[in-house]
Amino acid sequence: MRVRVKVCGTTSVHDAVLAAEAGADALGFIFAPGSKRRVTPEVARGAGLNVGPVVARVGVFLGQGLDEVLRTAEAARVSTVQLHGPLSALYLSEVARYHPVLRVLRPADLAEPDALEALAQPGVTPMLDAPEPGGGVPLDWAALREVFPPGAWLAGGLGPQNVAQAIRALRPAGVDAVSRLEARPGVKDAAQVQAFVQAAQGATDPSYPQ
Ligand SMILES: O=C(O)c1ccccc1NCC(=O)[C@H](O)[C@H](O)COP(=O)(O)O
Repeated sequence: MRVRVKVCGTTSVHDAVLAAEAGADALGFIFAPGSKRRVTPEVARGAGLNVGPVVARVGVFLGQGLDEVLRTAEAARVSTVQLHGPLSALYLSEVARYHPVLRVLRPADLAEPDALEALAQPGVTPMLDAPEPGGGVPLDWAALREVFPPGAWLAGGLGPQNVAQAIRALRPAGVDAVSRLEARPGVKDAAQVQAFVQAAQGATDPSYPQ
């Protein structure tokens, strides 16, 4: 199956439509406090309504309570929830009762047996990301080669110039990016978004020049 492509930090209908038209499989809407890309549930809902029934809308949360996550996800009409930061297995299983979950892990978390154990439940997909999400910092893909969980997604400093190399190195089920796709924080650069999606999808196409 070809790699899925998520374009994160969507803050407007305009940027949602441009990412969807570029071929993105998923759009990220960030609700995490302190993010320079944070949106309200209403903005996320309005943008999501303009991309049709196929593109996934991913609500991104960091350090927020279970009730806030579920209420925000409902109000924003997201199709998937992305969870950053420390959280209990019970919290994760509760969210997974209502939404598919992208559970973000840092490389260091892969050494924690209980972190991986919490993932072993239906509806939860791991995504490897840098310790500081949204920072544009790539991971050490070579160091991850032996421990990268099957079916996991990959984020962290990905862009048009390096995503094919990252895909070839780790064969993630999906890739995600924001910093290198922006003209400025919270505003996408259409050419970068298009180039990112094409480079990612081309990386798994046998006819794509390797
Ligand atoms: O992007 C943010 O501002 C952000 C803030 C707080 C929590 C998560 C955030 N982004 C989540 C994402 O999924 C990013 O796309 C991912 O961390 C990759 O970011 P980048 O390395 O800048 O491409």
